[in-house]
Amino acid sequence: MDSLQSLPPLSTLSTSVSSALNADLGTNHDLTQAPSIVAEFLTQCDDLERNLVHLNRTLESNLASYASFSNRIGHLFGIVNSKLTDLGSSVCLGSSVSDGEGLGEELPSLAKEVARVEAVRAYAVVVFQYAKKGREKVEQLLLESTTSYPIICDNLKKIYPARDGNPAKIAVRGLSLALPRGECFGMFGPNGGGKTSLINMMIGLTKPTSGTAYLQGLDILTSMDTIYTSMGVCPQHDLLWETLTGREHLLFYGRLKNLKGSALNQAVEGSLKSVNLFHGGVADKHAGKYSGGMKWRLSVAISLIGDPKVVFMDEPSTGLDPASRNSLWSVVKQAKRDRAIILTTHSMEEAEVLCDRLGIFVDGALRCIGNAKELKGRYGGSYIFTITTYSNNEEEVENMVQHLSPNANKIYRISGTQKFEMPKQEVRIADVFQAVENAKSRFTVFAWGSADTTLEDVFIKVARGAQAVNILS
Ligand SMILES: Nc1ncnc2c1ncn2[C@@H]1O[C@H](COP(=O)(O)OP(=O)(O)OP(=O)(O)O)[C@@H](O)[C@H]1O
Repeated sequence: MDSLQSLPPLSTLSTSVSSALNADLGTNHDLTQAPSIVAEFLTQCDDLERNLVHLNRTLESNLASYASFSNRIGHLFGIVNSKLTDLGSSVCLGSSVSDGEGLGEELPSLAKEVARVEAVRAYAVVVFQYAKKGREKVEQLLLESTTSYPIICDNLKKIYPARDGNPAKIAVRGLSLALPRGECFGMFGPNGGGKTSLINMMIGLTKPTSGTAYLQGLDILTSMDTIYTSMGVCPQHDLLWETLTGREHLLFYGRLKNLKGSALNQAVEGSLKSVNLFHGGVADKHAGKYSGGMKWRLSVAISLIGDPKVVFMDEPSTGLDPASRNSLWSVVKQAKRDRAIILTTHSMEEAEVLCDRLGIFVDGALRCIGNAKELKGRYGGSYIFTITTYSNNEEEVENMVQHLSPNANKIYRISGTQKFEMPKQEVRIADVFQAVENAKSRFTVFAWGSADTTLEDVFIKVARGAQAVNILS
């Protein structure tokens, strides 16, 4: 405990961290006075979730802001037995940490305070380091003017000004991201997270408030006209003319991409074939007569005509039946080979099938990024236990879960159905079976099941963590 007591106070630590990191970054920020600056750096990282960090959410109000950062990063650090220890995911630790218990029963309040200080320090170091790494990556790519990264976002930000008594809205909080050729990047997140605002800036529908993006090395602020010739867009709501045929649509958009003569006809024919709208005279029927699936396939074909190197697809399979969706997916899978695609979706399945990397976009920032396996690994390491009983047995279920796995985390409870996450290191699946069998003699269990973490669980955790942050900060 002595070693803990000897740590300097938060203000000293934060100041020294600020100075060291400022020297490193060539900036002049005071971490203690302006946590929003740290947030600024934070939003520039594209792989934050790989990292540590920290923190006891309880304490003074200024720390609420730090807590929000810790949530974005995903790991909580505390002092346990005099050592800075990774306590796991901050979302997973949840309320037990917010009242201090997560730091260990034997720790007196001083130790909690020290843990907080250490955590802030550890957090700050990581935030700055990774922000620096993210910035450096983008800056290096910009210097190289490489085309192997067809999409580079350089601190892209969108703020909608205050209007009609509503406050200004930060829709995109300064995003730096680089996507290589051949990658389909999936963005998913709750409604209002900022996905459409991001895409609208990149396709030239709205101007960024600050920052910019480079598509095929061209700046969206100055070269949008040229960019349009190598960009494809599949919008959320299909923009087809009912009285034009599929072929006519493609001829029209092909011409917009500067295709002419036989090159145009070849591209249109190839495009119709690729989305299975060529045979049986379908290509020459009015789009108004197409089914929903055919309309989406035509929209995708339009977005791909003229061989664009950068393609944006906004929820491409929304509303499609499973068969149409599968055929749409195979088109997109083929298409991604030679280009970079950003795809927004609400479907975890779609994200998992199509996307090489996924980012969860919440409240204007990417809260985590990685492939589906990495995300599940990072937020996983748990069994997801679901059980349905009468509502008045919910408390008994909670007690059972608590007994099985003291650090279990409740994902949700909806009228008798409860879903929990149990860390694998503290529970064996056989014990779960046994506990449920025993419980059946005490109350009615309608259904139960246990599974590994899914992408949907990751999404709920990340989005819920972000909500908690918004309440705190
Ligand atoms: N023109 C606008 N003026 C003011 N606020 C806006 C405008 N467009 C979007 N917003 C706000 O910006 C935030 C981000 O919205 P956006 O549509 O980009 O999110 P999204 O993730 O695409 O949502 P969805 O999944 O529902 O399409 C929301 O809070 C939204 O209300």
